Amino acid sequence: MTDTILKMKGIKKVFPGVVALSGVDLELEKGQVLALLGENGAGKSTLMKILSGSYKPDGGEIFIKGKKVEIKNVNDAKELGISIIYQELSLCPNLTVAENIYAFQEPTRFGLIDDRKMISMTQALFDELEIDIDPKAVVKDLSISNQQMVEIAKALSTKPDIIIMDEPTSALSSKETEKLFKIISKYKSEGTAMVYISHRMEEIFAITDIIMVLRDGQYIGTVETALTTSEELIKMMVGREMDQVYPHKDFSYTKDEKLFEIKNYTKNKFFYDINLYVRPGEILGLYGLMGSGRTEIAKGIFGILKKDSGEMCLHGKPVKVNDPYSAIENNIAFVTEDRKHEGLVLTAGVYENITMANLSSLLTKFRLLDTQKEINITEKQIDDLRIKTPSFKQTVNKLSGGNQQKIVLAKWFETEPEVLILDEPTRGIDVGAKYEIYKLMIDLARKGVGIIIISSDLPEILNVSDRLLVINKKRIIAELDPKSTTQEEIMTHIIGRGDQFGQAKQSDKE
Ligand SMILES: Nc1ncnc2c1ncn2[C@@H]1O[C@H](COP(=O)(O)OP(=O)(O)OP(=O)(O)O)[C@@H](O)[C@H]1O
Repeated sequence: MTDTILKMKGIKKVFPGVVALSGVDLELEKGQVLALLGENGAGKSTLMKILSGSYKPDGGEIFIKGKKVEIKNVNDAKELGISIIYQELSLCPNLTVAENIYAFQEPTRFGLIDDRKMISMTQALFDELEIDIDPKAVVKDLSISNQQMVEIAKALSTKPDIIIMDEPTSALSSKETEKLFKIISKYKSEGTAMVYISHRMEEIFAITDIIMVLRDGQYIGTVETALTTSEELIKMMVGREMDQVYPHKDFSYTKDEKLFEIKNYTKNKFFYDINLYVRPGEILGLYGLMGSGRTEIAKGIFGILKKDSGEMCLHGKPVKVNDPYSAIENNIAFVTEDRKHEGLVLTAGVYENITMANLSSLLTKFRLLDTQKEINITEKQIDDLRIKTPSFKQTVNKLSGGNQQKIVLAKWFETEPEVLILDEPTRGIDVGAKYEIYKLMIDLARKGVGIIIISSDLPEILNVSDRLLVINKKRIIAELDPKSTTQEEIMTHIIGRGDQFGQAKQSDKE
């Protein structure tokens, strides 16, 4: 007897202009964790949306425990023991945590929702999962990472046989990620099967048993996690040898002067006494855990958060940036972490999104829009960033998550800023495209742009930055040389001895 719990055979899905899946097979055993890997737009989410009843396939068969099933909607999937944790949060913000978890399975008493029972059930579930969140809290008052933990708990509350996780850690801190991994091993040992989608290789190596690779909607192969390497997986994903994950920056910053500087920047409760500078052509890394204040510092620089005190200088001259308009006027660009809400017009086309921040450069001398130029720019960016779209006109909401992110980056790269702040620029982006993004950063640096990159991906920040500042508890706690420091040293600053460090002054000379 086999322990196969799920078999998907020959699954097809076609969207206008795109074959998202062309006959894909997937097999999963009880207690097995399968990683679904592939470049942006490979078809991972579509395959899982079919399994969880959000999309109807155009062909193929699904078997659960050997029995052929038809999954017509989300409820069918639930009844078959399939639960999905979405990439985007799907909670009702105005309801409590307990109401969200048991929204469709509330315990009733005389036909009324039994609040007390719901709360005690939620508390019992949280105790089991070691989650420390108040079941009575209203969801909109929780941090994004706590909302994500509620989302995870909700998916587990039905005691499913199969759990699908689509980029579950993208909004989690490393502490919460660890908690999630503990939850995964607990459920795995109880026989629950899981499909795990992530672009983070280290996570895939840490928690999965087998890895299945998709490319352009096609099944490429399945390998055992313990027997493969990231090189082999990258080759399967991109269809070519990729000898490097990080391109080499073959020059150091162009001039030893300060292009941009903030002195004693403070915004009460958000960040304190921040001193930092960036040179022309320099890539400055800001590393900190979620909640450390790293994003708030970026928002402070860009004028989204108004500082209480402090000074900003460009080319050594004081400038006033009190809002994003004045930041843009001073050639400062900021690619936010929350790209979907702050960076895109989802119902507009790819070309409109890419050129929207730079329309004035597209005007002819008669003040008309130069459409050909607009198309050329868009096609170049589609090529450079390998954006997977059926055409430059496609509305952005029809593209995969990773491809939407590439469009926001393309939009800001086009504005030719002097100072570019990138907050988690490669989150949710596949290895091939990451490489292209690092290369574009280096190209901009070569032109003299000062780049500030915020990332919670330690290998990334160590490999791409010229200089590294560590943020903890809303302050800069250390300045390190990425070439000589280690991941362990950085974490020791944050976890081990962070408190005793206080604010380490940036040395003017390295
Ligand atoms: N609702 C839709 N309408 C039209 N096209 C779609 C729709 N959903 C997905 N697609 C297209 O189908 C293809 C597969 O997308 P999918 O979201 O499954 O990719 P993915 O592998 O999950 O990518 P990512 O890693 O970027 O999330 C992409 O080309 C995408 O643009």
